[in-house]
Amino acid sequence: MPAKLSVNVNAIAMLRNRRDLPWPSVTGLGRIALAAGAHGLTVHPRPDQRHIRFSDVPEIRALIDDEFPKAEFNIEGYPTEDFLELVEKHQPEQVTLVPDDPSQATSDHGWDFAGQAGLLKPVVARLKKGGFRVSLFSDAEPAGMSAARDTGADRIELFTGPYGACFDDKAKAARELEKLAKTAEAALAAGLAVNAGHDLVVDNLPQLMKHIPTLAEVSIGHGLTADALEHGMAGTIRRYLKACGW
Ligand SMILES: CC(=O)[C@@H](O)[C@H](O)COP(=O)(O)O
Ligand SMILES: NCC(=O)COP(=O)(O)O
Repeated sequence: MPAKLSVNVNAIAMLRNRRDLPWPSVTGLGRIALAAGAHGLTVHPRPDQRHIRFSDVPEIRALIDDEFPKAEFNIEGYPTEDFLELVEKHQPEQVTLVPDDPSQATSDHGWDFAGQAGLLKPVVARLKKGGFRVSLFSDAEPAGMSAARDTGADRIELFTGPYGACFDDKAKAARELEKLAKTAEAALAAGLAVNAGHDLVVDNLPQLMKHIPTLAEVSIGHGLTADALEHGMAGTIRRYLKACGW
């Protein structure tokens, strides 16, 4: 089965937040995405709420529960107490932990699984006890996968930013794909399923799928939202599903 497509609505929220007005509607566009066949929605709340606001989270939960009960809600973020309480309150199907500093413009690296085991292990245990699937944001480093597994997580999410940045350099993109594929292989061998995300677009998805046919899920926001300005959200979802192999 091809990788499932989870639509990250952060960029839609950012556009909305330019004014004190309720459009573009995060849940409205989420509804169009799910109706067009996307498998889930992702949000990445940050402490300053510059993209998704904490108040968006219950609305997205209700959209999925009421209208798309087979879809999944994925909440990504740094595991502060506020973040953990947010996920415990709104019960996403998946929690993706990302080592972001609050001042970061966007996510730009994965966890140091061995070095940050002391932070990750109790958090993962708490989330697993709460019944959540837990995924950990990961650089393309195969050697880190046994330490990733030892945290107790279910999945890793491969950070594909460096691959996405190679849109004009095929040789460099091939080297990044090789590293991502080796990391996915090591993760699977360690018993972890593999997601991927960051700067994925229609043009770079087919090669990613070819190199990592075992990917469980991709979460895509920035490029997909840009595409939706041109093609409309429903048309964009059809383009992205096709690029994933559906
Ligand atoms: C972990 C990851 O790669 C995404 O969640 C990304 O951080 C999107 O967040 P922003 O839309 O806030 O950049
Ligand atoms: N986990 C990655 C994600 O949700 C979206 O990242 P991007 O497509 O906005 O770069």
